[in-house]
Amino acid sequence: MEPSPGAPSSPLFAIRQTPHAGRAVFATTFIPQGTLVWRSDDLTLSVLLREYRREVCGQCFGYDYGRDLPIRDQKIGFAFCSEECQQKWREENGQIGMETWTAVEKLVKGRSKEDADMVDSDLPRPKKKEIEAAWAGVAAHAHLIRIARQAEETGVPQEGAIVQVTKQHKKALQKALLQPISPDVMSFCVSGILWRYLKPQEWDRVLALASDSTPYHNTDDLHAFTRTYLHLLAILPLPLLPLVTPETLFILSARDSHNSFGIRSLEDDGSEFFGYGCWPAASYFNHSCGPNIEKRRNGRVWEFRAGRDIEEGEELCITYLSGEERKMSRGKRMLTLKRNWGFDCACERCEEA
Ligand SMILES: C[S@@+](CC[C@H](N)C(=O)[O-])C[C@H]1O[C@@H](n2cnc3c(N)ncnc32)[C@H](O)[C@@H]1O
Repeated sequence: MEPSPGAPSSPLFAIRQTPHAGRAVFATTFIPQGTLVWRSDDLTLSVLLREYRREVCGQCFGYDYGRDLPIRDQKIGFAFCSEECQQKWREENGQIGMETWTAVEKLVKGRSKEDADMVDSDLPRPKKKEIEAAWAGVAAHAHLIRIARQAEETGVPQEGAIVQVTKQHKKALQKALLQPISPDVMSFCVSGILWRYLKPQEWDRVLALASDSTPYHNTDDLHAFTRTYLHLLAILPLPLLPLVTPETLFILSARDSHNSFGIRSLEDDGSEFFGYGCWPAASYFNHSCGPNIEKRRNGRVWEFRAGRDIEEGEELCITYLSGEERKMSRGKRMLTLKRNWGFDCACERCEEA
């Protein structure tokens, strides 16, 4: 099999296609218990939920049992556990990142927020047609905002003076800003767009991931994304605008959906859910309800260790279930995996039951 861009590679394992569960990781040698099998330090986009922004470090995701962190950067809306982390964040995000998060913070601050709680919902997921219609429904509005913004750069809109910026364009921009804001959806989109801008050569790693064609949880979620699209067209720095497209935003959701890892507290069995992120190389491990690989986050890096001795040829699996979910009956585990990850679990433990 041709290696996918961003896939993990090691003398200990190989990636192979399976009949029913896409690609998977297989041991190419005996792996003793405790072996560090893989380290993923390839974080692409990440979201720290707004409610945790004062308590969780924007760089290393460090957490001190809910205490406010010592350094708060009000302008960009992140807090840091040390000057070193703050400095690293600045280096990684650059001037464009500072400007971007400052623009987001300015918009979000003091406005009523619309993000729904991250609860499991039984509402139907929008199908492809509904998704296409929702994006098509904001295209004309988006076009007007884009023209209004492009005029900022040169004083005249793109393509010379063919299109005059009128009140209609300016009104479209103002109207977008008045729409309800979904700060966590916005963080997700901004983080992905910035990353694509800063690391264009790594976009293929995201494209290579398994894709979910219906990634929105429900209709409200879908509309939060289309509204956010208009917000971002209205506020992001001009160099980012070519990347603010339905295509980029949809690809980010479609790849995030079945691949992102939760960023949870490291203590107390991960009971606090701070947000989530996408580490492409970590997304090739399939799930098992009786996993042989244990994963642990260490700052911004995921480490994968053999939880027991593993024979050559065995599939290396992690679990996608949280601490509590692992203890559930087979039926409940199956339902949870179907709802959150979209697959019928075919792992050994489920097949044997
Ligand atoms: C993070 S990806 C894992 C890598 C994926 N197989 C691929 O080809 O990119 C998660 C997806 O893999 C598949 N998968 C993972 N574990 C599975 C299992 N135990 N049974 C069936 N499908 C599984 C599902 O399609 C799931 O949404």
